[in-house]
Amino acid sequence: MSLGLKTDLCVIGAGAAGLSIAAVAARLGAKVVLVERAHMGGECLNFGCVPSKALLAASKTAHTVRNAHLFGIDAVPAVDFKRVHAHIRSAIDAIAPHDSVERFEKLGVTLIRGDARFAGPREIVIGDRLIRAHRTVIATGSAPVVPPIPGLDQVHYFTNETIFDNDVLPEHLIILGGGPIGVEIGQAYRRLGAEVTIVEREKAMPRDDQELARPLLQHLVDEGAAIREQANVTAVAPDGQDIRLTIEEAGHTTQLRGSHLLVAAGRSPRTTDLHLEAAGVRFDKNGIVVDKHLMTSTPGIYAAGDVVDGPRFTHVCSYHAGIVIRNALFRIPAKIDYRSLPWVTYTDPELAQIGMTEEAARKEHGEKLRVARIPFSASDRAQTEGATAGTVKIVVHGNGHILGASILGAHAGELAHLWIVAIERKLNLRSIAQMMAPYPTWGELNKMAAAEFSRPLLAHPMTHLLVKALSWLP
Ligand SMILES: Cc1cc2nc3c(=O)[nH]c(=O)nc-3n(C[C@H](O)[C@H](O)[C@H](O)COP(=O)(O)OP(=O)(O)OC[C@H]3O[C@@H](n4cnc5c(N)ncnc54)[C@H](O)[C@@H]3O)c2cc1C
Ligand SMILES: NC(=O)c1ccc[n+]([C@@H]2O[C@H](COP(=O)([O-])OP(=O)(O)OC[C@H]3O[C@@H](n4cnc5c(N)ncnc54)[C@H](O)[C@@H]3O)[C@@H](O)[C@H]2O)c1
Repeated sequence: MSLGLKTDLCVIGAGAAGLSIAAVAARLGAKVVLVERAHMGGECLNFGCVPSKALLAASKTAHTVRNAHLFGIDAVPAVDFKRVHAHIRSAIDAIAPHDSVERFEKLGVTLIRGDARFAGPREIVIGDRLIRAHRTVIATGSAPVVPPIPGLDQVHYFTNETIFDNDVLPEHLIILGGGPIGVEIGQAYRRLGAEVTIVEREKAMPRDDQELARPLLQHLVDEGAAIREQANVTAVAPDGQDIRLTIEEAGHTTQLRGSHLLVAAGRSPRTTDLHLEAAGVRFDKNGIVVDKHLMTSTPGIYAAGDVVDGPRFTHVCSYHAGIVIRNALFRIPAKIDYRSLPWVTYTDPELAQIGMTEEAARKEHGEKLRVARIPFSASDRAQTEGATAGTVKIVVHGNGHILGASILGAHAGELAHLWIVAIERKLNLRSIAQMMAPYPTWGELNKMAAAEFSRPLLAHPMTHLLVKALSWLP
């Protein structure tokens, strides 16, 4: 083993979480070692957000062309899947320099390629190198779960780690799992011309507000995708060139044949190769156990990103990075607070959730809730663009605190921003209802939704009486 390299901070994993932490720490003047065994940029850049959003953009274009007749323009899309794949690659290549070895070395980070494992609470081993770190951050991410279904190992299947390398349009793509991966990729492949069946063991999009998730799923069905829920796959087998699934649904057994299979059945944290026991770091099947400061059971060792039990998103990785930096470098006891946690599923229409769903709010606050909804059809902008599908739904505590917003519709992810600030900064509904919103923008929907709460007061007989009384004044 080569002589120990001493460092202020050792970050294991160069994905969204690890890169954010390493970059900020290096800029702040800390001596940083970053260890990565595979791809710089991790999942988001290579097998996650970036390729999936590029794929969705291509599929939205095909859909727009297909529906151009609605705007008085006739056109027929001709999808060249190899070029769709090239577009995905070019999006990755355009962003890659930001996550590259060169950029991080320029920032002053010492990059080590290889598998990191703990040899003690402050010792990390990579091959024959030993790192002695004052502080360590575990940011090793998560891997796709492959369910133990008999026969699955006998067929070729994709996961998110391989599907974006595919440059052939499948005849029939079966997707195991109706979470955000299944639904985003399902809509994209359907719009690009594949037959698509999503097979979900329980209910699809379970974490989202079902009042809005259901119309989204119906939208996919209207576009020709099949979604089978409460469907238990009991066996998988090759069938000539195809793949055959045996499915049990409501006591019936059926067979489903497809040309390709994508497994999108959840994630498992990458904890196994790290020798966490050597450092005394506790973990379970959901991830590394951390406190509110993202500190593990061993002082000085933090964990961030997907490897931690909890929401798994790139923006959560950046948020974790801020918490770790403040705790590990500045000794400021910053704590995790997910009250305004947002997430967006980038289907068309998009589905955004900010803070609590109505169901979660009812569990916590009982019946002391007020809920307002505004349909996208109320927006003049939505009418001009022919994008009237969707709803903005706001959930407020009886005391006026905004608890959550659920948005289904065009640009839902952009509309979400206002509600994140509103929940975080405890803005009141009046400040949103009374803002001067430019006309005609999508953002007016937020103002309209906030104004919905004052409707009963405006329509109240006492208000009418007051207006009458005031009109008698000189
Ligand atoms: C298809 C798909 C679409 C997604 N879309 C979105 C989206 O639109 N928006 C969003 O917010 N999130 C999205 N996500 C989730 C997002 O990709 C993840 O939350 C995020 O990438 C996790 O980052 P991370 O840094 O925690 O882990 P990773 O990016 O997985 O990085 C961990 C790194 O650690 C390395 N590593 C692991 N073990 C070791 C070791 N022992 N030694 C050295 N290196 C090691 C790995 O090689 C990896 O590079 C999507 C995910 C998928 C799969
Ligand atoms: N737009 C986004 O932000 C975005 C997009 C994609 C993924 N992601 C992130 O990536 C993570 C992984 O996404 P995901 O969709 O794989 O996971 P998920 O855990 O959200 O959903 C997996 C789904 O698969 C189902 N499932 C599990 N085993 C099954 C089986 N044997 N047969 C049929 N269905 C089965 C589950 O019931 C669940 O509904 C998510 O946690 C999410 O945070 C985010």
